[in-house]
Amino acid sequence: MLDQTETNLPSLLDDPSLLQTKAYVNGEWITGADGEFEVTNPARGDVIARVANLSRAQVAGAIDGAYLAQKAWAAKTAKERSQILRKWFDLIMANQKDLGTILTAEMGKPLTEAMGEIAYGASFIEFYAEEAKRIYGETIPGHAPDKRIMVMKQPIGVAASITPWNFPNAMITRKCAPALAAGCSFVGRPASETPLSALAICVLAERAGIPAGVLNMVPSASSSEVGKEFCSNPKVRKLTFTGSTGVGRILLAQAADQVMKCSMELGGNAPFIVFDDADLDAAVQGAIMCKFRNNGQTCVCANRIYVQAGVYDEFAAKLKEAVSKMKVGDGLEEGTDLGPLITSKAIRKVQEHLADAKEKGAEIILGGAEQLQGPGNFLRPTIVTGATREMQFATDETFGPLAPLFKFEDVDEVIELANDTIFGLASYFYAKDLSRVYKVAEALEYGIVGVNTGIISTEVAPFGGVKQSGLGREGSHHGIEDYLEMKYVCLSV
Ligand SMILES: NC(=O)c1ccc[n+]([C@@H]2O[C@H](COP(=O)([O-])OP(=O)(O)OC[C@H]3O[C@@H](n4cnc5c(N)ncnc54)[C@H](O)[C@@H]3O)[C@@H](O)[C@H]2O)c1
Ligand SMILES: O=C[C@H](O)CS(=O)(=O)O
Repeated sequence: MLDQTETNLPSLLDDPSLLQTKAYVNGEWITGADGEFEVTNPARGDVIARVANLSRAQVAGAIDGAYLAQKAWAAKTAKERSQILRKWFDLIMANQKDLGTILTAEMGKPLTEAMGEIAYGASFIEFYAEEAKRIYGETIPGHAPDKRIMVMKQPIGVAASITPWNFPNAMITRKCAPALAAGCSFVGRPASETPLSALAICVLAERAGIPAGVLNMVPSASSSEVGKEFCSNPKVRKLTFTGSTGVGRILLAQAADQVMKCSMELGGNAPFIVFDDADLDAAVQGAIMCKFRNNGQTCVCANRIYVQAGVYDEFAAKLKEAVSKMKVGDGLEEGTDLGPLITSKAIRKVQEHLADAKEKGAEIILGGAEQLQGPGNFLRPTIVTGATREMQFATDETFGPLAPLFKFEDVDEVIELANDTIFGLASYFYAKDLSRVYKVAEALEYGIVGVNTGIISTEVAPFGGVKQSGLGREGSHHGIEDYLEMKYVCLSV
């Protein structure tokens, strides 16, 4: 039974000053013109903070300040920007446990996962602190005897960011790190469910010496008003969004008026394929990591698990055995494997997908979608067999602890099934035959393919989707390009 006491978050922190509830704008901590909004702990349902609710006018003010601050920030040498970003990385890692505790309290993921996210998010700052010094231009042989051609790369200007609740630290640093490294300034609007993690890293950014106005965080209860300001304000030259494909479409349409450069990290529906020559034990562990990380609330979670007929029953039995040992509970409690879902709405979506599957013939071999007793948004992990393409989870992202097992006969059939979606973010398969590995990796229509692994997250690789899973890439040396403009200089000599 969960502890019924309320979450006393400041008492859990070594440095309670990291728990900020004001907005960070132009180097000042400000209150919201529209009052405050509540942040709740999804494991206990209690209010853990009341955060500044900024008005659209205040967001416009943050953009004005970012516009003014950007020029001086870009005028610093790459090494100066690099050193400040490195200091920020060091401060984040020195406060990893407190930042993880804040993240677990507002989002629910187990503390071990939250601390892992803090390290993952910080890795982007570490990586782009170095990339700042490697933004190279080029010279091109002239097209006439008196012509010399030079190509230079310059920061695009003010970058505006909107991010989701499921990775409240890393989805922001994956954007602001390359932006600041490139010499841009940044105005971020975190998800209203999880603003505390975003504000906490601003406390550390200030301590690291990031100048006023370069990094701004504008929490608000209303997301659409902030989005409209970001998309219509001519001082914003870059919009970077992570979230659902539906909201991505809205923002792309809104940004069209300004012909704004957009990065979109959107929804997914990842296939996880187990061939009959796979290492089944490795595939089971990979499926657990891929499906149940963050309790299934990641854009790259396995949404459909395809198992070749010859190993289907053995895989299902092994997976059921392993998942049955997973502990559901409060993320702040030792030994928790699966925390709460973010909201009751998220629970209902999982329940709808399960009910639809049962109605169409699926069989539950583990769990079920009844909510656990207690104040939190807790569901048991569930596995179903007999999944078919007619079921809702074959086309829609479940975003929860529901693992549907589909059976397939041959490689051509499973490639067609895997690619039959509007999404194209992550995909995974387990196989040993080298020819099969090459052909399947080439045939999958996804931005990311995990081969014999269920975890692909790293700052050194280009993360992003094709089709309606997004535009652009985050991470790797590619990730900084979206914050740069290329200028061609033609010199007559
Ligand atoms: N591709 C990726 O890297 C990635 C990473 C994490 C999550 N996601 C996707 O995000 C979704 C889950 O997150 P979510 O539920 O927060 O998504 P969401 O799209 O509902 O919300 C994302 C963010 O956009 C804001 N928002 C919502 N409507 C808006 C509007 N009209 N204008 C401006 N902002 C608006 C929200 O408040 C939130 O901050 C899933 O589809 C998941 O796949 C993708
Ligand atoms: O939910 C989406 C995240 O991008 C997942 S990952 O941690 O970056 O793989």
